[in-house]
Amino acid sequence: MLEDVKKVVAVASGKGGVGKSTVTANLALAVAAKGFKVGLLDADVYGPSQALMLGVADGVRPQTTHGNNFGPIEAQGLYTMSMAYLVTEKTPMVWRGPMVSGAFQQMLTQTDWPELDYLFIDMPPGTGDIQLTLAQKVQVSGAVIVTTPQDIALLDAKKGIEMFRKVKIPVLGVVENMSLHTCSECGHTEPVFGEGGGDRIAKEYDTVLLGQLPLTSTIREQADSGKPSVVAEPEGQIAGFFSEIADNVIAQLAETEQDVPTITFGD
Ligand SMILES: Nc1ncnc2c1ncn2[C@@H]1O[C@H](COP(=O)(O)OP(=O)(O)OP(=O)(O)O)[C@@H](O)[C@H]1O
Repeated sequence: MLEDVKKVVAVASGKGGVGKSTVTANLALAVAAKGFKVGLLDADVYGPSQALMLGVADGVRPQTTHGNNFGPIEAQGLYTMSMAYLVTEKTPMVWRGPMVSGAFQQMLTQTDWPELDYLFIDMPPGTGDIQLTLAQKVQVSGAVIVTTPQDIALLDAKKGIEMFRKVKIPVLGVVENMSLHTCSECGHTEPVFGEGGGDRIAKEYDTVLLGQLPLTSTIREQADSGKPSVVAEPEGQIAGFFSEIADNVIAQLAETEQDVPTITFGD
């Protein structure tokens, strides 16, 4: 159950399509590769994509346990739960806000999570109901913000940072995705979406740049084939980037923990 989870980490982006789900899957796998027990909750209720990325076959459904609870689905060593396991492709996702928060809350609190070191939550884009539900219902250890260096994505990332601050969830840092593109033909490297954006907002908001990831078709192809880069090529360069990001996230979590004021009693 959720009480058995030591740290809940939200992965969010202001804007859709910046690679948040891809980063969440690889980050969770990179942390698991370090020997931790890791869970992954796909809270992108409207467009759940973790099942596909983790190679969970269509039609896999969670077992019901203890009456009303779901057993998580194990995939690539992670304990996972997703809306994709609970609805069919034909189920229309034309839901109103309260229904979405209800579904999210159920997945979070009614999944029989085993004892986990980390539970990563792939948040839906934006700053809506799910974000609020999360802040109100759970003790969240921190949030990772994913952005591309593009101005418009950065603007939305800032809104995301401000929202987490408002609801008192510590922002652990920023991951800049699709930073550089390396041409597979000539090896020329180019900052397609602009340069230094992630670093700038990290400084502006007094947080850190957790890492940068290149724009490469390998990341997309491996995720689409159900084996994210961290498991497809564990010794590869991309897995190396994710391993560094994982170290930084773990270090930031340890630091925010120290920041929490402790009450001591004298005589
Ligand atoms: N660094 C990268 N290089 C190449 N392709 C990438 C990279 N990161 C993500 N992608 C691809 O971009 C697309 C969008 O990524 P993803 O679904 O992870 O984004 P998202 O922010 O979670 O989107 P949404 O908000 O719509 O769920 C996917 O096809 C993914 O494989």
